[in-house]
Formats: sequence, structure tokens, C-alpha cells
Amino acid sequence: RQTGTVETDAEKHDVEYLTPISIGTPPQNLIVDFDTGSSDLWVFSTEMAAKDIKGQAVYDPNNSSTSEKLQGSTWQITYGDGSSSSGDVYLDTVTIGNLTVPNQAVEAATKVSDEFTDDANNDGLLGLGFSSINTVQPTPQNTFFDNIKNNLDAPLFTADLKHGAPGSYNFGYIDPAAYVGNISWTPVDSSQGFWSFTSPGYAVGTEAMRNHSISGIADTGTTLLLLPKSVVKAYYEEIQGAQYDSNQGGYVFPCSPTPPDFVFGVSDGIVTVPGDMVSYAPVDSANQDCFGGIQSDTGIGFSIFGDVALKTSFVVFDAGGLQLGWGAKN
Ligand SMILES: CCCC[C@H](NC(=O)[C@H](Cc1ccccc1)NC(=O)N1CCOCC1)C(=O)N[C@@H](CC1CCCCC1)C(O)(O)C(F)(F)C(=O)NC
Repeated sequence: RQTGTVETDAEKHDVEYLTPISIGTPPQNLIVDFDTGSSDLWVFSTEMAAKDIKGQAVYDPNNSSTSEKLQGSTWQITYGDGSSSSGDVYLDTVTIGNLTVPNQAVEAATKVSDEFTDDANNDGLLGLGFSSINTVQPTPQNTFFDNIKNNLDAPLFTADLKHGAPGSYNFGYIDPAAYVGNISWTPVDSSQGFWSFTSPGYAVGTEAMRNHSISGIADTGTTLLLLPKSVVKAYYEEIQGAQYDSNQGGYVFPCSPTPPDFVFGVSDGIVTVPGDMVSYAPVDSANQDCFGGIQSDTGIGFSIFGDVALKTSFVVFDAGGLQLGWGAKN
């Protein structure tokens, strides 16, 4: 039985959290986005056209004595923000922190959309969703976590994302020093391949909780907190000068004063998103107006509790109990 931990770095405005992994023999080091909203481990590779690589590190299967091509297998994924990638598949050794999976499916990109080419810091994605939504054809492959979870002290991982500071992903154990008080547990519906749960209600600032079920996914790969239009409207109504700005594609409001907190329920507990984390980022150099960290989930079909929500808490993704745990950070 084993456990592991790895540090993850917040990019500017916590837009994404990037984490080092190594692939192959000798180890090739890449920095990727751990994403509980998808289930493919794919990386920039030497099989891509040079014009599509702008600063990223690449995986070279020919430079790894342990790589083995998964003949006839391909993958293709399109994400909620419209970005996409595709390629072929190798089995190779993947190490995260002190944890190693000897024959992990590593999806080598042959093509990526411009959003990925333009994100120089990100060398790929490591999916931590359920393997049922892995896109490899003809045979879907297991995620790193699914491959290692039976060797862990416990079949769970935790995300401790921070605001503008390095955080950590732990595998196989719950670090008691990472949270205070009790963890609030809520059941997970994994039928769509996501870490889905239902929040019983929400509150704006110091107001009373409103009974309003919100069903959504805990998603480390989404930057913002995307909620039902009615909830978002109720929140921004409490901020002087807040308005929907079609140019920015979301609600914008004066950066000061600090907006009210946003509170959502998690079974018997509550999670508070502090107002200063709702001001996601200034929309202009004059820093007058801020783009909201809470936006609408219209068109998605469910809400997304992305980094704006996750970085407030110590979150336990428990595949054994099929439950999510939200703890107050230490
Ligand atoms: C429906 C709304 C979801 C949008 C979500 N994307 C996002 O949240 C991207 C993430 C990003 C950060 C930096 C650079 C590039 C992209 N950020 C983003 O749209 N914004 C715009 C608003 O300001 C904040 C940054 C998404 O597609 N998340 C993917 C994973 C990302 C894909 C693009 C690269 C980064 C990871 C996901 O897997 O979490 C998913 F669940 F949404 C999904 O599509 N699953 C299949």
C-alpha cells in the first residue's frame, strides 16, 4: 500500500493549475493540467507538426525504452470551451510524485487546437474523471488514478488548490493537517463519468440560505464557478454596478468594494467563496471593472464547481465511497 503527493502551481489569476509528471525511460518531464472533468491523459508529442508546438515540452515515445504502441488505437476529445486534441496511444511508465504506473495509456497528440498551442505553459492534461468517459477507441483506457487506486492506502485523492499559490494533489490519504473541523461528505453520481453532486442551496453574503438544488460537477479543469442563470442573477443583483457585458461574455462589476461572499451547501455543511475570490480578474488595465468568477452554466446542462469554488476548500475525491468531501482549509 502506498500514498503520494505532488505540488501544483497556480497560473496567473489561477486560470489553471499545472502539475509535473514524468513519462518513459529515461523519464521525460512534462507539466500538465490535472482535470477531474475529463479522463484522458494526453500530452504534446513529437508526432505533432512543429507549427503547433510553441514552447511546450513534448513526449517522444521513440526516446523511451519502455514505450509500447497500442496498435490501432486513437483518441479525440473536445472540451467545453471548444478546445480539442487528438492522436494515437502508447503504453508507458508514468510517475506522479513517488507513485508509478508501469503501463499507463499515454495519449500522444498528433493534432491540438490553437487554444492549446497558445498555452505555452501546458504540456497536456491528466484526466481524473471516471474511466467510462475516456475517449480512446476501439478500447477505452484507464486513468492513472484508476490504475493505481487499488495499490493506494485508500482509493481516493485530494485537491488542495490555493489562491495565487502552489497547492497539492495527494493520492491515497487524507492529510489531517490540510483542513480544520469536519469534512462535509456528499454522495457522487458517476453515471456521466464526472464527480457529480447536488448542493441543497445557496446564500448571498450574510443572507439566509435559499433552498435551491444545484446539480453540478467538481471540476479542477474549469477555472470559474458556473451556476444556474437564476442563481447568478440573484448574486449579481446584490452588487452595485454589476452587469452582463456581452463583449466580455459574462458579468462584470466594479473591482471595489469587495463583492459579497457566495455560500453553497454541501449536505449538512456549507462552503463559502469569499467575495475577494469572486472578483476573478480586472477586465481593463485601469483595474476599474472585474470579470466575475461566478458565471452562468447556460447551455452546459449542469453546473460546474470549478477552481473558484475548489480553491476555497480541501476537497476529497473518494472513489471507494463514491463521495466528495469538502473541508475548511487549515
Ligand atoms: C463548459 C465550460 C467549461 C470550460 C472549461 N474551460 C475553462 O474553464 C478554461 C480553462 C483554461 C485555462 C487556461 C487556458 C485555457 C483554458 N478557462 C476559461 O474558459 N476561462 C474563460 C473565463 O475566464 C477564465 C478562463 C473546460 O472546457 N474545462 C475542461 C478542461 C480544460 C480544457 C481546456 C484546457 C484546460 C482544461 C473540462 O475537462 O474541465 C470539462 F469538464 F469542462 C470538459 O470539457 N470535459 C470534457
